[in-house]
Amino acid sequence: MTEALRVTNLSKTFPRAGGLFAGARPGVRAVRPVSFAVETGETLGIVGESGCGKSTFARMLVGLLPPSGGEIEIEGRRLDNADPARFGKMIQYVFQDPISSLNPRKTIRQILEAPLRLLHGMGRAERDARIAEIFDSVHLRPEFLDRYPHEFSGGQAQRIGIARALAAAPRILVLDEPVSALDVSVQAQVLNLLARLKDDFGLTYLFISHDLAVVEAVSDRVLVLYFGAVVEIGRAESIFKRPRHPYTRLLADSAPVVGRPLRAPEQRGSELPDPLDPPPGCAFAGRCPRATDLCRTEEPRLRPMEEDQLAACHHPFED
Ligand SMILES: Nc1ncnc2c1ncn2[C@@H]1O[C@H](COP(=O)(O)OP(=O)(O)OP(=O)(O)O)[C@@H](O)[C@H]1O
Repeated sequence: MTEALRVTNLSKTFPRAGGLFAGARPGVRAVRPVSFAVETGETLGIVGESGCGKSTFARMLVGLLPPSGGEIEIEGRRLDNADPARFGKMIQYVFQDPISSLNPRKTIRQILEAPLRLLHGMGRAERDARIAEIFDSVHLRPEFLDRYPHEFSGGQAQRIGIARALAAAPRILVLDEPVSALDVSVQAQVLNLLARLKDDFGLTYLFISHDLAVVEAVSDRVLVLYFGAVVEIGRAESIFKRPRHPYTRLLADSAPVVGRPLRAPEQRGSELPDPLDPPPGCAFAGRCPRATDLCRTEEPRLRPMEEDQLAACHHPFED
């Protein structure tokens, strides 16, 4: 197995908006230092509630947002925000809302041509051949190429979004809630297509979702984010069947149902801590049935629980 992606201490702090002395006060730590690696061909699921930092994390991974610290390496080479073309060739983003992510004034052909021209310097004939090949691989008819994004259904538009990402010939796709906006029947088609494309093109996936059932179905490993930090990472079956972190257990205990938002029943109505005034210890302590004084004063570090499974908890569950 070769390593596709390595993320080391990647973090993002947004400065505090407005106010006279805003710049001098600590900002919002949207992503605390995150480190992990992903093997080629693997699907890493990333789960977390709204506001846990998923989008910020994804945007850093594809070079759309400069990190505050840390680094990203793909196939052993470090990516630099000053070189967006290299980012684009290695890692691409598939958006949740396919139609609004596509430029409404451009035909599908123009949309797909851009990465071939800008990233790969391809001439006309080569571009046409490559576009035909990619379009076929996402099961869309060639006559669709000369239409505009609003002419497509959600499922078709998402296949166009995937085609656009593939046109850059990347090694990794960051799929940000790729099926959340689609009907359940269409979700299955798009998930099957993604599985086949991964094999055909030798891709690696980071699959972000709030939908645990979908994440469990598609992931080899799963990373659980809470309040901008990784609280647990491990094999998908272990994460859902033998979670170590109480937060993961709360999520896993609420039996997965396709399409249901990520929130454990016990937590309905409760909120994430205030990002402008984070608690001193474990961010989950206020919601955790196992919390002690230690949890309220000292932030737990991510540590190995067993082979391939790490959790950031002072009082993890044991078998
Ligand atoms: N540009 C910004 N400026 C200041 N704070 C921001 C900015 N973008 C995000 N944040 C804050 O960072 C934290 C993480 O936000 P982020 O959008 O990454 O979460 P998320 O898990 O993707 O949520 P959702 O699923 O709702 O999109 C939140 O507290 C958010 O308010």
